Amino acid sequence: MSTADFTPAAAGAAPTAPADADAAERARAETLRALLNYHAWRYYVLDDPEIPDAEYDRLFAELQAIEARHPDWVTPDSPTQRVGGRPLEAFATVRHRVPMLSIRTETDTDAAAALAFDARIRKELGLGPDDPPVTYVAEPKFDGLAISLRYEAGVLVCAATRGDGETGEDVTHTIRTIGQIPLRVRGAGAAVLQLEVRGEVYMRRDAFEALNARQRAAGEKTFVNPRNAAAGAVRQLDPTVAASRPLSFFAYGVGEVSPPEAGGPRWATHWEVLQTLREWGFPVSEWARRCSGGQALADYHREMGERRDQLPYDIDGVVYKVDRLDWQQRLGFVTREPRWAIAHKYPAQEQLTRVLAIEVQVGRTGKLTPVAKLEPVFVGGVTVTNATLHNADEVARKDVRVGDTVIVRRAGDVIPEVVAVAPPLPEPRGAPFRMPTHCPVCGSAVVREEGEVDHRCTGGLYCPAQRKQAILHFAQRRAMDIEGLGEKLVDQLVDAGLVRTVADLYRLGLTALVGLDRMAEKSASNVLAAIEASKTTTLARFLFALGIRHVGERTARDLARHFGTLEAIMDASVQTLQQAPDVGPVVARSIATFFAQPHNREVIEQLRACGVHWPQPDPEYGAHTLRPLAGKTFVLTGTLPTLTREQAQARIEAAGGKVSGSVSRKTDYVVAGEAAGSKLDKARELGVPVIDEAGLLALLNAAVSP
Ligand SMILES: NC(=O)c1ccc[n+]([C@@H]2O[C@H](COP(=O)([O-])OP(=O)(O)OC[C@H]3O[C@@H](n4cnc5c(N)ncnc54)[C@H](O)[C@@H]3O)[C@@H](O)[C@H]2O)c1
Ligand SMILES: [Zn+2]
Repeated sequence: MSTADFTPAAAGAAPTAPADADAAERARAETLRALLNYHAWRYYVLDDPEIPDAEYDRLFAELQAIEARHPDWVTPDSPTQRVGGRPLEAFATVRHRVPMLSIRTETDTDAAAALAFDARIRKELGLGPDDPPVTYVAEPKFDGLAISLRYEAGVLVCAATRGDGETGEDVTHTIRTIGQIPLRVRGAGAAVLQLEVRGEVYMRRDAFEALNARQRAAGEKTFVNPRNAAAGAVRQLDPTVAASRPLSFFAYGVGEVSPPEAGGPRWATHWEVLQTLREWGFPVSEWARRCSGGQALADYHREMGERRDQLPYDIDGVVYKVDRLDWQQRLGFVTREPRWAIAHKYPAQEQLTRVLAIEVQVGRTGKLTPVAKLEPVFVGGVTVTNATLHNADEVARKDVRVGDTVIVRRAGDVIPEVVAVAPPLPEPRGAPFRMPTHCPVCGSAVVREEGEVDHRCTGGLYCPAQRKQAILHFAQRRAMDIEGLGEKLVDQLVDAGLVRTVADLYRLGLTALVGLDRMAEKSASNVLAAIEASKTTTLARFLFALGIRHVGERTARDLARHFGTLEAIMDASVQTLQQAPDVGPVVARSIATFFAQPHNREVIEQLRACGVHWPQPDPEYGAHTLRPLAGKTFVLTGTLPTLTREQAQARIEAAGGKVSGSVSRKTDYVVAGEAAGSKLDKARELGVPVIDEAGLLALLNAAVSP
């Protein structure tokens, strides 16, 4: 999609008569300045951009092109003449003793840009064809925010954002929370009286994903990308917020530094600067390289491009810098950028595109994920047509609708994501998204449990989307215990269409198995024997094997003991199910919903028809009424008035309970005596019931008189 589709100005621009062309172009330049200033404000001041960088860069390039044709039109407030944004008033300001500039950006991602840069540098330095190649330092261009760290006599005294390049914001309080930034310079660096270190604060991709997952779980707004999350964290007035968002740092240069006469270092090249910074305890990228000539820069650009997805942080390009500092000085600066450096970009990781539809995918565990079907868009180096919307709440929060223009992000190996709707909104808008009430794959009921963000399909035994997972769970040792039926074989069986539900396992024959790739007759008959043997099982194992959500091994055993037969469980109401030990409303509802799905019942019937059986009623049926503490976990703390610790433990265990050494949410009771310690505090904190010896004895006595 082109800029013209997106910018509000597009409607009024582009008259056709050539006489008007100049006026129209002038008007366009003005519109672009207004737009760019608006977006720069959202980006630099609010840390909340509305459009992807690539879109901003396109607008910027368009303005630059017009200004290049008409240099007399350039205004001092043009975004092409300025760096960054004005500092926020909430912060104290810091005047940079050496300005913090931008870097000229080469958006053309092919190798020619590196060669052209080298050619320009050679020309500007007056080098001829016979002069040796120029040495450069090539570095990743970290996608974070620039920070200047000021050290006096080796101690961090001030940290500032770039701001407008001349004046930045004092963010010392948040920068101090970043563990990678030394509060004191190491070694010889400590002797340098004045030292300004320039570098990039960024958020690693995994930290960013974790932060957004936390935000989503808490029902809060997610961040568009790691850069914005990092910038937002640094520009917080409250340092605890920054501390809760793990940030990292790379040093890539220096500002004001004491001269050698005043104890400062004697540097001849940028490479030496980086090595020294590393020795002084600053994190310096391991990917910085010394390159000789333009071709080496082009090679570096390609190699880092191949590595980009594997790096744990976002880079949006690489930076080439002339290595010799005296040459850097000779080359000097233009308005907002040094002449001796250039940023050579990579394909953007965020782009605009349109939502064609919102579909719902069912994962292998039954989780429903809304997925946006997109107008194909090239983002992060690949063409993307699908992007996740995570869950229903997330769609509602971002208010993504069919027909909207959205920002799509694809970075690293993370699946592409719709991060935000981009203005302007279409008129009229599509209908708000609604999660389906039935699984789009198998038609079973869809539920969303209390306190959960995800919707799930309840047709676990039958749903084609959950097949492989269901079979693997069914076959595992603690369930039906079918040896040899591992992931590979399950993949093969399902992919070959031999097994659709777990019941099909009992219909497999030797010929079918031997027909599979790399399946010898011997192992085939072993698997068949294991399947045959699994037919004789217990109700508890069978229940667990069904893969009902929240029904683990222990709950399955409790259910078997309490109800005795499968029929009794299948027909029990949500109310009745809760009479079993440890079955609360959530578990009960999950069980009842599972058995209410006709497809699940069909599969169970087929399993029994194939000969899967167990003793009826369960041999332990009713046992728990004699052992009233069955399934209960106790923690003992302090000294009890009459029972010793060992006695108390023995009596609890005799009644079927368990004694554990530490308090958790799973603890049912804490028995507290004299001088109870931290376990008691923990119990109160978690809301675990606390009883004394008398209370324990009352529970134990219930054992004799059920
Ligand atoms: N989406 C929006 O609305 C919006 C608005 C304004 C700006 N932007 C984006 O901001 C960027 C332009 O901003 P800019 O002028 O700050 O330039 P820039 O961020 O592209 O380049 C300069 C910066 O690069 C950083 N950098 C990273 N690694 C470096 C290294 N190894 N050596 C030196 N510097 C390194 C420094 O922080 C430096 O300040 C563009 O990507 C633009 O798309 C986006
Ligand atoms: Zn389903």
